[in-house]
Amino acid sequence: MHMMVAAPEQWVKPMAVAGANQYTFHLEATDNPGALIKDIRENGMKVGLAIKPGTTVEHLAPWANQIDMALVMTVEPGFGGQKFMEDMMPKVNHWLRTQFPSLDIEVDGGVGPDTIHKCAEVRGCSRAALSVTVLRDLSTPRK
Ligand SMILES: O=C(CO)[C@@H](O)[C@H](O)COP(=O)(O)O
Repeated sequence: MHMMVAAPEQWVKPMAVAGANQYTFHLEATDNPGALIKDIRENGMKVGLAIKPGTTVEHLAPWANQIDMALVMTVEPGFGGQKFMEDMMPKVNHWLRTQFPSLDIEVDGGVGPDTIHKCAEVRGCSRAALSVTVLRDLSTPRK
């Protein structure tokens, strides 16, 4: 589950009870990432940590050895259909991939037929795959 929410602490237990096996929260949404990571683990879920485009990857680094997945936002959180921010890719291949080669990395936002190759190209030489999430609001018809 990618929880793009304020106060992510309050949804850990409900998501675990609902059957989620991974809980991804936004670094910017909590004052205590360490406590939240611990709580997610204690509730039996893997941990994903997301950062917004304006958040440098150095802010994520202190937590990288405690999480299962890093999610680099390639649009501003808020709505679908935004332009893929290619300038976020160095966070993936020049930084996270080299510093934490076994970390699962996802990107979110603006990924589609015209941009997915840009994600694939930054796989680098590590043993971990770059995961690409293409999230769609199914209630909103798209052209
Ligand atoms: O929620 C967000 C951004 O706020 C993303 O998860 C979008 O939903 C991605 O949508 P597309 O860019 O793929 O249309």
